[in-house]
Amino acid sequence: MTDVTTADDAWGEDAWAEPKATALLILADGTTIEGRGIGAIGHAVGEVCFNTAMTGYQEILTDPSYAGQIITFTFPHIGNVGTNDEDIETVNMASASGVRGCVLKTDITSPSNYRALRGFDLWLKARGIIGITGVDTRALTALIREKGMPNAVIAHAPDGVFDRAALGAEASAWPGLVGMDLAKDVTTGQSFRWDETPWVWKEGFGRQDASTFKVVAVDYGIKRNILRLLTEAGCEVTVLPATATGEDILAHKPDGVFLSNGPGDPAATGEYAVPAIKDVIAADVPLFGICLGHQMLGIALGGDTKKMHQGHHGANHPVKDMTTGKVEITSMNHGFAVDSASLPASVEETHVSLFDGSNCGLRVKDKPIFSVQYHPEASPGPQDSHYLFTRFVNLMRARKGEAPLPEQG
Ligand SMILES: NC(=O)CC[C@H](N)C(=O)O
Repeated sequence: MTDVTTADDAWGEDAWAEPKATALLILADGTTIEGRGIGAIGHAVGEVCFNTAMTGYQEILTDPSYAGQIITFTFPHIGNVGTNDEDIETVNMASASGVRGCVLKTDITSPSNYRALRGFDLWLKARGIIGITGVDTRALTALIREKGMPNAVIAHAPDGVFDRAALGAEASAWPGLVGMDLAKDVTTGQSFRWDETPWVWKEGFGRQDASTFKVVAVDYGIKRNILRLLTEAGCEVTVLPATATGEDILAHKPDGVFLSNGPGDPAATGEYAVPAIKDVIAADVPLFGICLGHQMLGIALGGDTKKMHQGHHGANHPVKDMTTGKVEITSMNHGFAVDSASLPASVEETHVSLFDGSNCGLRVKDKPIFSVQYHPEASPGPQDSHYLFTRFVNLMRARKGEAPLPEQG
């Protein structure tokens, strides 16, 4: 006789069985990765990219630009500071979160942060985001670097019962992001005014009390912090839906127009956005674009965009300012890029990625028009990139004969 407790006594009859996978990531080529499910229950399809940021998972997972994508975080400890109600980038609360799912290395620990209101798992559930933990995210990232961003299904079933063949078929049948317009799914349903200013330690967000320039921001999937920085820079911001025509935009008699970031293929979204952007260019109104807005501005100016191999997603991307020779460390989230060779002679390439030489910024010679591929509102050294908002304001000041403000950074 032995006094060792049997498996049945302690844990039930399955005690010695292999732990059952409660989540799967099935790539379009059939590769199946098993793990533990967190967040929403069900399955979703999208393109898998990797994000190298070490902080800001809440902002990343609420960035509407991630619609149609599943994010693999290369940083292993995601969820450990919980979630709050402030670090949210989605403006349109009616649309589902852009991102389709997240892939993590380690299990979520209990939230450890004074700002945390709820745990990451519950937050993911509430936003309908499916997650899988216990994945060798280094291996998955290496695979993406080698083969490009795969389409995949992410699935979570607490009982571990999956129809693997059906999920695999869905992953391989998904057409992919090329040709996909997703801005219409995440954009605001109606126009609205924005007057919130950036978050300040111990005070929270503020309200704008005075503004100098009327700006129309076209929402292709805009982020709150972009709007806050426009407000802080003195813009009276009116947000319009992605489908706004040139006439809709110009009816506001704006001093400047901002073209936002957003999900999907710029060429597909550009089918309706580019004619509007061309109207704004023709009206000679100062223009500033970020990311998807930058890409569609590139198309409106006569250039082309192309799909990238692995894209740029993270908070540590070196970008060279070709005018000053300075390198900025930037936040990035894009899988398409402007093809610099396609830009006409009237357009100058102002910024270039030091990772792969891809285009990261442009300006039109002798016109108040510029845009960047990266996210200055989310870049790690804020002062390094916020000067772009001052640059936009300076274009509008020049129109009124006012001297330019000093650009920081
Ligand atoms: N953040 C963005 O605006 C992304 C733009 C575009 N959807 C891309 O993937 O390149």
